[in-house]
Amino acid sequence: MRIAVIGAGGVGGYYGARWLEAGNAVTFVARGAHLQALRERGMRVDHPAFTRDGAVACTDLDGLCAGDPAGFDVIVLTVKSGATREVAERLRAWFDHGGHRVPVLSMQNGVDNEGELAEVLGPDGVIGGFALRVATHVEAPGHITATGPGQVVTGLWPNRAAAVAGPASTLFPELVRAFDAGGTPVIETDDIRRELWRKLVINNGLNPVSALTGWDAERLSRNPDTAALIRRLMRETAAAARADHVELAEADIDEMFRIVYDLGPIKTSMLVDREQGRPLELDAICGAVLARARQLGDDAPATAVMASLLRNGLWHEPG
Ligand SMILES: NC(=O)C1=CN([C@@H]2O[C@H](COP(=O)(O)OP(=O)(O)OC[C@H]3O[C@@H](n4cnc5c(N)ncnc54)[C@H](OP(=O)(O)O)[C@@H]3O)[C@@H](O)[C@H]2O)C=CC1
Ligand SMILES: CC(C)(CO)C(=O)C(=O)O
Repeated sequence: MRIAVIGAGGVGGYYGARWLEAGNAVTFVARGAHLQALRERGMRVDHPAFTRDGAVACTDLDGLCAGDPAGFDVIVLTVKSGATREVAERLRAWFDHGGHRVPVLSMQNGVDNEGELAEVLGPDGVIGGFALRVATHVEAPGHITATGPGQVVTGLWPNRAAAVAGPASTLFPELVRAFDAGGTPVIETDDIRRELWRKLVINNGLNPVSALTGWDAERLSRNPDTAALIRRLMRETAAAARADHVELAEADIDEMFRIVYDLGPIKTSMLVDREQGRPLELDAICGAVLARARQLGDDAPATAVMASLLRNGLWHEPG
């Protein structure tokens, strides 16, 4: 399969390297010092069960859009959620100019990326998805470290029953086969919108608390106070999901908490962003919950406090 990974950071770099190793043609789209390192030294990926170090095909977004979209079977989007719309607009212009539409798979956290992509690119061009049970980060330009089984959860947007037939639904079965054959465990779902909300239960529960405290998932899930806070944030997320007609029960909270408990001593992407001085995905994570709560006439007080502390930079600095 010919894959362009837009945003070859932690998630894009790790999964892209896996797909490359499995025999797919992968083009990594990056920028800045990371892109320069990829060009000069290639990409090194270190995972306990997988290592790859070598040259990769890479470019920036302008370089990608200067080529022919028909040269790709799928575009995998792994930029942070705040950049989704801007990238979608670039893709639409590229597809229009090239006279060819390429299906786009989102592998981001948050429940709004696929909807934004569908608005800009058309609902028949979008595949929903996210990375589960993986912690993967750019350690230094050109160098990615990852841990965890690294599953892909994916499905036609917004769910199999309501999906509009088109390029995405045509490609979907082949995409699942290619990922599976390439050693990336795939969980195929008929209701990706629901699964995205279940993932948001994890992210709104864990990520803000990790970014505020600097603690890893193991410490946070075993400390009774932070574990109780995470569960409370998870419940607020589950309540907010009703605005999108997604019903989540206490069993979902237990299952998502268990995933957090089993993550081990990993840093969340939000903690890494905070440590590296990058924007936090607050709109996509806490903001999505707060907006839905408002829509339902509810409040989500713990989420509101987390978002406010993080927006104001009130986190714990070690030392
Ligand atoms: N990291 C993890 O373990 C997990 C992350 N996720 C989710 O996956 C998504 C990706 O996260 P993650 O991999 O951590 O993010 P990263 O920040 O590591 O990677 C995103 C990359 O995209 C690059 N980028 C952004 N805009 C452009 C552009 N216009 N052109 C070229 N490159 C661009 C960024 O560059 P720059 O650094 O210059 O901004 C960065 O290298 C997020 O939604 C996250 O929540 C989900 C599960 C686990
Ligand atoms: C919680 C975690 C590690 C789960 O994969 C994640 O999604 C993130 O770091 O953003």
